[in-house]
Amino acid sequence: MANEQRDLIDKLESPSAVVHIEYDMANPPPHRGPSWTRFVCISDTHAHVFPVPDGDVLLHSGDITNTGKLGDFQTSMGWLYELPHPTKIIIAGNHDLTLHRGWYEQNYDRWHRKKMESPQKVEPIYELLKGEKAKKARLVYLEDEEYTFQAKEGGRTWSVYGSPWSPWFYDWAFNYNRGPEAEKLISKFPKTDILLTHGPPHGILDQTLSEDHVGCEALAARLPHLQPRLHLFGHIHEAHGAELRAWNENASTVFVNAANWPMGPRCEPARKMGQRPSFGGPGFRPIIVDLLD
Ligand SMILES: Nc1nc2c(ncn2[C@@H]2O[C@H](COP(=O)(O)O)[C@@H](O)[C@H]2O)c(=O)[nH]1
Ligand SMILES: [Mn+2]
Ligand SMILES: [Mn+2]
Repeated sequence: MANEQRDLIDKLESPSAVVHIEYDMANPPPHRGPSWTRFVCISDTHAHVFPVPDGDVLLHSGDITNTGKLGDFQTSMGWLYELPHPTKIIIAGNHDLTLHRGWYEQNYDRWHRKKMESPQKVEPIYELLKGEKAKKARLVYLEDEEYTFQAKEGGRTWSVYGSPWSPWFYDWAFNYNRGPEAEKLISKFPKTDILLTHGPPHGILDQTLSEDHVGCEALAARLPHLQPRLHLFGHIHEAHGAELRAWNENASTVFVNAANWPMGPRCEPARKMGQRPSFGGPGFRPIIVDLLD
């Protein structure tokens, strides 16, 4: 089905999950109460900052910056520090070049050599992601690692695994080859409540404007084993949206592509109103996922 003909769904609901895709930013849907946890999902912010509704947990699925420069990280992290969410969990994406250590030192001059530019110093970037300010802002950066947290005092413990990798596309950072390399990497993903990856699995919210499904086959093949309650990703900006899939009577996954970018079918309302689609503007909302504890 052509992207522009795809039905745009505003809300998805099951007994244990409610997903809000389109809503009034000035008046977001009310929190469902103490037995629910609200996850606010964003991705591919590329150094843009915009209003984000409150919630228990903020999740960011990578492409925080354009090319991983300190200035972009300062803008993005300053914005994330100030957001009110009690827990904030972020990963990198293929644009966050400096975070792919070893690879960046070998490849930086493809992006950062104009005007005799030298490679970016990575220590101040890691300080922004993992230092005192990040800790004080209750922000956790995950790179191929698991983290557990209590979203609310006395509440249940949630587990999350975050991985910045996506299939090879023009040799950006954190790129793997499809096939055995992808399978090896993804076989290490543990079973967790929440999975954060930069790229989508094949066949789910992974369609480009030319209608190709470009998500990762190895990730799609592992999902029936992982069965996370929530799988957040981005990367394919034009496939922004959410889907609910049931594995059996007792298990289902909310899939969210939270990429924010002014293109794709969700921009049409803004275009029809004669407005230029923009981050946080008409047609763009962080996606809210309410999960029953
Ligand atoms: N055909 C493919 N297109 C891809 C792939 N990965 C990304 N893309 C396209 O680029 C934009 C932006 O991605 P970014 O990482 O540069 O921010 C994305 O929305 C797609 O249109 C791919 O593997 N195959
Ligand atoms: Mn992106
Ligand atoms: Mn990307």
